[in-house]
Amino acid sequence: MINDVALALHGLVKRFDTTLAVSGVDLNVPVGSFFGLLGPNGAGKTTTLSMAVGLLRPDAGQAQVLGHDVWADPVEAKRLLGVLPDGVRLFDRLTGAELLAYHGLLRGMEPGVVDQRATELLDVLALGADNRTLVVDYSAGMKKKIGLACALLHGPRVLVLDEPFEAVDPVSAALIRDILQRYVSGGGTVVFSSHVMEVVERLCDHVAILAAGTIKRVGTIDEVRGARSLEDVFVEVVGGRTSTGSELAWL
Ligand SMILES: Nc1ncnc2c1ncn2[C@@H]1O[C@H](COP(=O)(O)OP(=O)(O)OP(=O)(O)O)[C@@H](O)[C@H]1O
Repeated sequence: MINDVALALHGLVKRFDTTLAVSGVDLNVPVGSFFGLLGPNGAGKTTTLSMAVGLLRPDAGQAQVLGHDVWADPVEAKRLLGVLPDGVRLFDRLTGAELLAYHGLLRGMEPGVVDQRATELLDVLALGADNRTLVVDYSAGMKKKIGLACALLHGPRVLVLDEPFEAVDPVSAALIRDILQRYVSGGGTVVFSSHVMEVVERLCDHVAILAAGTIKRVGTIDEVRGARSLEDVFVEVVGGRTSTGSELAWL
């Protein structure tokens, strides 16, 4: 049933010159799931998520959000989606409150609603509703948090977050975890990428392991890890360490 699937990816392919970054990714993210996309550096996580949300056009394949194709029906798909992209520049010569106002108005929201939600988000994320600092002068972790606030502002049904916990301090990470858990208990769906097993193991009910541009394992956390730790499965799937211990002897 299509409506049981929040994010459906079919045969996504992306090549950059000679690099095949993503080579045929199929993924169904169930509605209401907390879904972790794990993979080593360069596995193709950002490329996959960028294609999934309509930021990067795939060479082949489709992406649908609650049954709406992100390329054929972008307005409806993007109305349902909240996205925290990785490495995409924010309009950072604005304060946090101004950036949120800009996002809300671009989405056609009522100014009063934007104001009220922006104040609440800035407070909850400890960014300070009255803070006059420009986003360009934010720390890396604060930039993640304002990016997350922008993704949440319009009350999306599906959240796609690229490395949401990267550069975020432990207190803020706990805060973000709480917000996301509350969002999922309310019926939302979260898909996020990470390298960090503990975060995925703690939060997610579903996981996929991506390596060399393809999905190597996918399922519920219990299905994927079986009787082992997620880290053991990850290391086995990704290829593990090849160091003999004799390298860097000069160090
Ligand atoms: N714009 C680009 N031009 C050329 N190659 C690219 C581009 N974007 C990604 N790649 C290549 O595609 C592959 C997948 O990159 P991607 O950023 O999707 O991986 P990732 O899993 O998100 O990695 P990380 O965990 O390090 O962020 C890598 O080999 C990368 O060098």
